[in-house]
Amino acid sequence: MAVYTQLSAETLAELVAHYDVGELVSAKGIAEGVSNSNWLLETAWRAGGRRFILTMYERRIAVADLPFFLGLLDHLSAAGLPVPHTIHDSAGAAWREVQGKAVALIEFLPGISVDRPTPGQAGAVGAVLARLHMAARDFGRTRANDLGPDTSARVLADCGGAALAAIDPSLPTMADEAARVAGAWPGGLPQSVIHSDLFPDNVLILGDRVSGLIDFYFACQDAMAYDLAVTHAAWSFADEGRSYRAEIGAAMVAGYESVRPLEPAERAALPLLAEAACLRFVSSRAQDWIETPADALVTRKDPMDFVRRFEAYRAGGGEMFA
Ligand SMILES: Nc1ncnc2c1ncn2[C@@H]1O[C@H](COP(=O)(O)OP(=O)(O)O)[C@@H](O)[C@H]1O
Ligand SMILES: N[C@@H](CCOP(=O)(O)O)C(=O)O
Repeated sequence: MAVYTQLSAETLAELVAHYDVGELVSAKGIAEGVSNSNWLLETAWRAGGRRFILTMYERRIAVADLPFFLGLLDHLSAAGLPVPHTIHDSAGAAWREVQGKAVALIEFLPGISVDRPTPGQAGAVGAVLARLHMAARDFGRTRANDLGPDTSARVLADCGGAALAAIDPSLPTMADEAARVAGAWPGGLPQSVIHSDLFPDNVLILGDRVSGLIDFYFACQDAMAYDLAVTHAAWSFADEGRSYRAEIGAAMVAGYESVRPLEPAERAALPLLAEAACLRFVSSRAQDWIETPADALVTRKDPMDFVRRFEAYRAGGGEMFA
């Protein structure tokens, strides 16, 4: 679960009073997610109610990056993407401080996160990802990717072979693979601001329609094809990375290209970018696994899910994107 900080009803009501959204009626901690604390808030508004998401930034997010993250939500929402816009307080601020931590109120979007996507849903996700890339090109702010291939290699090396082997005996070899992939990283691919973590739990869907894209807190400037590779790796496998769902991968790439056709260099790079994408999640999951106490109130994610995906891309190469 992900509510790391307890906020009393009084604290929440006092916070909400700084926004022109009506009085707080209810607040529920949201179990999903691992990085931040999230609450679903309901306020009294005219004859009905309104729902919002309150996020408290807890881990891996620098407050100095909030203008980028929250500004990006507003930019994409204004461009017509299904992205929650931020609610500013009565003084115009996009975030406030509560108990020494930054919090923001954002629009609640409907929809559910799917566990086993259909090709129609994968195609819709590919298309909306391409729209995101196009719309983000004139965002006007930038943020470097601090979780790129060099970081994956460094994080795995820092974990150390013994700690990695304690998770799984095959995990230490990933440090060498990450160094190889970092060394082969292709320069010059077209860039935009990318989401870089568009997993099924960060997409809200109604039928075959994407109703929400959330959790932009890893967004950064990087190759658009890398973002497609991340999304491909996150969506196109079942059984904890053991089986590749070719129809999902194909529908996603086709959906993406229905909006933004890939350049030949991007298409050629996809297998390596997908390996890099897998190693990015192997490294952060391994680091979390080692650093998170076993009794913490958060479910650790298994790095091996992405080792298996990595091996599939390594063995399959371009065929995975045929
Ligand atoms: N704008 C939103 N509309 C609806 N639900 C949301 C919204 N933002 C977050 N959520 C819910 O909160 C959960 C956790 O949010 P997320 O941003 O993914 O947290 P974390 O950064 O901790 O992973 C999501 O899985 C979703 O259920
Ligand atoms: N998608 C990442 C975890 C990032 O956490 P999030 O809850 O902020 O999406 C993974 O699966 O390892």
